[in-house]
Amino acid sequence: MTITDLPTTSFWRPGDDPGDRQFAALGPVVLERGGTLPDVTVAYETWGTLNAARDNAVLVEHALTGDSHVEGPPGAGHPTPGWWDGLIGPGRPLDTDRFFVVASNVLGGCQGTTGPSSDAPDGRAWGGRFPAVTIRDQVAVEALLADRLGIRVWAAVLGGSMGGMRAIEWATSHPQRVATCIVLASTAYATADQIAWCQPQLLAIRSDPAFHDGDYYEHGVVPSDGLGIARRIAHVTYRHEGELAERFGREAQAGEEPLDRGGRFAVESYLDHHAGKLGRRFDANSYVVLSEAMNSHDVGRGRGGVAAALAAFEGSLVVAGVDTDRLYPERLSDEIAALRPGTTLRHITSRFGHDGFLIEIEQVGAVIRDALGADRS
Ligand SMILES: CC(=O)SCCNC(=O)CCNC(=O)[C@H](O)C(C)(C)COP(=O)(O)OP(=O)(O)OC[C@H]1O[C@@H](n2cnc3c(N)ncnc32)[C@H](O)[C@@H]1OP(=O)(O)O
Ligand SMILES: N[C@@H](CCO)C(=O)O
Repeated sequence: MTITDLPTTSFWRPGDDPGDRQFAALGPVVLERGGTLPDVTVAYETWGTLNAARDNAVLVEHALTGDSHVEGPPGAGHPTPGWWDGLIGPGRPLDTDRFFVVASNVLGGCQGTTGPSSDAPDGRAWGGRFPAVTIRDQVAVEALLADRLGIRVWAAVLGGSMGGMRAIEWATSHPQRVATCIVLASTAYATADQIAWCQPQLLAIRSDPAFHDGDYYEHGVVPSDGLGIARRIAHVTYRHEGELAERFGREAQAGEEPLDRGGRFAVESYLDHHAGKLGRRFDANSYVVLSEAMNSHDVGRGRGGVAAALAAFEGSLVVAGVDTDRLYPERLSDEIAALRPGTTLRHITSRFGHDGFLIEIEQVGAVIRDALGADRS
């Protein structure tokens, strides 16, 4: 196995250029699994204008390694371009002539919101002491942010993958506060398969000698080998077998030694590339905390099951799976639709698998446009 030589991770830290981020200090948050985070800060970005009635706000929820930068170029404070570039703006599916769009970095993340790399009250980074958080905790924090912004009801809450988990949790735990909920390439609960794929990823991170039980910040070396292995495993699950066969086949990586002299398969080089990219922009502790939050996800847990949990939601629910998604197969979207009468079921066609929800912008845009309907103002 080739482990690339990864440079030090450069996730966002207070004092760095905030870019387009704003910050809300939301105070203490009591967590579902016990304990309290004494001082939660949320980083968020907005597009458009909140109207006088405060009823035109849309919340966009990012996936595992996303952040608040949904739309816009890379640059000050942002290591990547917007992860859904093309969806927000005048005349676009999230039309800023109509909507006030909000996106926040999730609780436990590493792009400005309180997470393991944030300082604990003793002035040291939380590191391995950061408490377990659940998708429900993350949504509870987003509800505090909505309160702070004066948004009582979201015109829409939408997201894909882990973002879809938070979107459907919003409809479940705050049914009166969501008019339209759009859940893309996601699920009402983490499946055995998703939890299973997660396990070797977290073992890889925790087995990295640089991990130090999560207290690595002060050592000056981050567990990027472990994080890189986790990303390689995950990335394969995000793509489709047919796509990989078509793109890479059994080819050797161009410009390298032949395979029989130590060269890499092109597909290995591709995975190494994605491992290196994530290692440069993401915190391994956040990867662990957020993965475990995803494993906690089950909107029906303690609420009498999924159907009972969703029964109080009277808004519009739209679910869309990607036809080639092997990690969040379409049957999970079908299941939500079967359990919640009145759900609109859409399909996204893609050769890319799960990542289709990030790549098939036109189809995602059409789902959003249809869900949000025409401007009736
Ligand atoms: C929802 C969120 O918030 S997640 C935040 C954004 N998501 C991510 O960053 C996740 C990681 N990335 C991805 O999952 C995908 O790249 C996506 C979904 C963003 C885009 O997918 P695609 O457009 O199909 O890109 P693809 O997976 O082919 O990757 C392209 C990269 O691989 C590189 N690449 C392609 N083939 C090879 C190869 N043989 N060897 C090395 N690198 C390769 C390309 O040069 C390109 O590099 P760059 O991204 O640094 O420019
Ligand atoms: N590529 C996505 C996949 C998870 O849905 C991410 O990194 O967040």
